[in-house]
Amino acid sequence: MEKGRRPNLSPKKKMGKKSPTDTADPEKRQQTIGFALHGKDVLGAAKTGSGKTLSFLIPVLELGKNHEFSAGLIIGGKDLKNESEKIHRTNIIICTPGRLLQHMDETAAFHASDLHMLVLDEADRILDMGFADTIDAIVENLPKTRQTPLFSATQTKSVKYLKAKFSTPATLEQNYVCELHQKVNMLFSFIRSHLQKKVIVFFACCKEVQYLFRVFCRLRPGMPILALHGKQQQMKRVEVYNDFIKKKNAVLFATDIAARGLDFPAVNWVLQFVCPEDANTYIHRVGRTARYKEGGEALLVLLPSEEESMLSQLQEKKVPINRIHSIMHFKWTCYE
Ligand SMILES: Nc1ncnc2c1ncn2[C@@H]1O[C@H](COP(=O)(O)OP(=O)(O)OP(=O)(O)O)[C@@H](O)[C@H]1O
Repeated sequence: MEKGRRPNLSPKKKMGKKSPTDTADPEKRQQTIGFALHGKDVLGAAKTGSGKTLSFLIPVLELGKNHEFSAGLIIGGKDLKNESEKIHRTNIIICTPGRLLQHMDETAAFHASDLHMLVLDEADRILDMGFADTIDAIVENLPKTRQTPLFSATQTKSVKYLKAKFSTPATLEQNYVCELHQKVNMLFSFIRSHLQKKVIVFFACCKEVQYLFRVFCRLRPGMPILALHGKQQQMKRVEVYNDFIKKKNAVLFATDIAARGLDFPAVNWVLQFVCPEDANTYIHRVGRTARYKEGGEALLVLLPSEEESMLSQLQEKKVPINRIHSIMHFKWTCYE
């Protein structure tokens, strides 16, 4: 955490100089909130589901309460034109990196001179996307009095000081299986044997989600199936999200749009039907379960050709994962 007076934030060059705050620790979280309330820039990083949202929400609410500021949520899937008309008048912006960058590129009116607070959730994505220099340039042009809390669940070069023993919650049981054939059959039998559970299944792309959603609805596995992907409008996504959290038992087929930042309470299982892009994506996907001290289980399905590379990446990130040699280990009922 930078203790100086509102330093210019430069994700690539400056943030790593001092140890960022591990917001998983309640004491540290209190400290984070305290620093943010005093107008300091904060870089917070903690495991998925540990409660980072509160760390930036309290300072935002305090700032909004004491000054009649306007606040805006800038996220993908919403009407870009409508956002563009309002963004230059917004004093507090809470955003995801992708959408912020889109406004920087496409919204001529985005001058940010009235900006008092910029909250960037999932900050590590900025660096992943290779936009550190762009963000540097923008931050340098923001009003000097602005404040910028950044929060992330994965450790990048800029948050390498975090000394977590593992990068996933201790209450999460993680396994993987290598399966080349019969993947769809395996998924069907998995669902059939977890009818009393809440499950999220991650797929590679929108088309795969749409296709398998239609197939599985026809197969009628015996529990509600929902689908969440980037081809849906924001309103539809919110509807699916609310529907899923209301249901006691259900399976949600999703793309990585559901992998980060979304808080789905009481999810028992995360099944990755396809190998994630990298270890960070893996960590965010499994982070949809075992949230805030609850338990959860994760199963990753790999192709034999993916095993070596994925495992070494997970090992590097200190993800404790075991191989299951046979899916029968889970005593699933096979419906073939
Ligand atoms: N002090 C607390 N006591 C009980 N529950 C809490 C507390 N703080 C946060 N939670 C709950 O924990 C869950 C996870 O919190 P939150 O969504 O802020 O996590 P996060 O760290 O932002 O996760 P992610 O990295 O996945 O975005 C939420 O349901 C939240 O209500």
